[in-house]
Amino acid sequence: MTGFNDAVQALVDNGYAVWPGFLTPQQVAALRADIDARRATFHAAGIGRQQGYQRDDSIRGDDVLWLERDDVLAVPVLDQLEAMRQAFNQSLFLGLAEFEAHFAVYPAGSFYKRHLDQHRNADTRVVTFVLYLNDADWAAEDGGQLRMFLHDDAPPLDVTPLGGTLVLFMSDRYEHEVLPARRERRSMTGWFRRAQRP
Ligand SMILES: O=C(O)CCC(=O)C(=O)O
Ligand SMILES: [Fe+2]
Repeated sequence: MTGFNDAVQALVDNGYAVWPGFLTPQQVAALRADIDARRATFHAAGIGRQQGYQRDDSIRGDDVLWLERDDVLAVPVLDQLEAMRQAFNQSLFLGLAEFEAHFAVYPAGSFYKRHLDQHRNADTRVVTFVLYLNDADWAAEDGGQLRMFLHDDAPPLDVTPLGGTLVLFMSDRYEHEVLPARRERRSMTGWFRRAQRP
């Protein structure tokens, strides 16, 4: 995977794309430092929406911080993602109006059970992106792989959360899970969305 065109083509052909080296090691280090500096402001991620929203460690154990436009360190990355949103719209006519993103930290021992990213009755999430912010020496024994259930009759695809790797997939298409991490696991996750229907 070498650039936007390959990522867009992979999304068209397969509904997902894995792009190692999307971020430089310097960008990864800067974002990780930003996470560490703001770690105290993260809160436990929940499941469900609005009244149904609840914390459940048996389903997901990560802590998240939603990003704002003025999160300065994240801006170059958000700009790259914004360019990608425009490329997807031109090639796929997806009508992506905006995106939202949060940092996530999975403490050692935590995981996120198999799920689909679209909330029932709220199908504005179209494309999911996950950007890993771990060290480049993350090993198989460290766990924390993103397991994607691509086809019923094939083994799932496990993606190692190596720093700088970007994963994209159609939010309504692939169930996935985060396997238990044995080290603290950091990432930025987000969704390109279509406009809310009135
Ligand atoms: O961090 C990952 O690999 C995936 C996270 C995820 O599935 C989510 O936040 O919905
Ligand atoms: Fe997910």
